[in-house]
Amino acid sequence: MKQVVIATKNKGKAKDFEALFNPFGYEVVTMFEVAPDLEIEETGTTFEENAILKAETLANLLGKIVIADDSGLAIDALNGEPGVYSARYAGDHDDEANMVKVLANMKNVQEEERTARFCCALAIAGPNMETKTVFGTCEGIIAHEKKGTNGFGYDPIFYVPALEKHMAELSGEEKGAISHRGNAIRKLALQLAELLK
Ligand SMILES: O=c1nc[nH]c2c1ncn2[C@H]1C[C@H](O)[C@@H](COP(=O)(O)OP(=O)(O)OP(=O)(O)O)O1
Ligand SMILES: [Mg+2]
Repeated sequence: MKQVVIATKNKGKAKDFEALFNPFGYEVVTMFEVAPDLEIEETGTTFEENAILKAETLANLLGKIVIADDSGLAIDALNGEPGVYSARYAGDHDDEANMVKVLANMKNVQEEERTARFCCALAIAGPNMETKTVFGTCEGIIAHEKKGTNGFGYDPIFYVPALEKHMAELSGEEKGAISHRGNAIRKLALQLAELLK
C-alpha cells in the first residue's frame, strides 16, 4: 500500500487522517512508527507556523515528504481561545481537563454567543520542494455538556448545527466530510496525488 507520513503523536488525529486517506489507498504512518522519541516543541504563535515546524523537522530527519497538522478550537466569546494553545489549555495535553475548562469559562454565555470553529493548518514538506500550507475550518457551537464517544479532543462539546449532532457522535467518514481537517486536505488534493506518488 502507498504510505503517507503524518508528523503527529496524536492517535485521534491519526484516525481522522486514516478516514481521509484510506479510501484513496494510502496507509497512514505516524511518528509512533518512524520517530517515537522525537519531541517537536510547538513554539509558533500561529497554526501555520507550528504545522511547518512539525512537517519540516520530521521531513529533514527522514529525508522524505511529510504532512503535519496543527489545529485547535477558536471560541468567539473567549476572544479566539484556546486557539493555538488548545492542546495545553488546562495544562498538559489532557482532553478531559481541557473540556472542563472550556465548559466552565462558557457557563454564563448565552446560546447565540456560543459560536466557535475548529481550525486546521496542514503543512507538507520534503526534500527538494518548497513547504506548502493550507488551512481549513469547521463552524459550530459550544454545547453545555459532552455527547458522543468518537473522535478526540474537544469533539464531545462541539455541536455541528448542519448535522444536529456533536462532533463526537459522527463516524470518521462523516467527520471527515465536514471537518476543518477534511476541508484543509481537500485544498491539497490536486497536489497530493503528485507529491505522494
Ligand atoms: O478534530 C478535532 N476534534 C477535537 N479536537 C481537536 C480537533 N483538532 C484539533 N483539536 C484539538 C485537540 C488538541 O487539544 C488541539 C490540537 O493540538 P495539536 O498540537 O495540533 O495536536 P496534538 O498536540 O494533539 O498532536 P501533534 O502535535 O502531535 O499532532 O486541538
Ligand atoms: Mg501538538
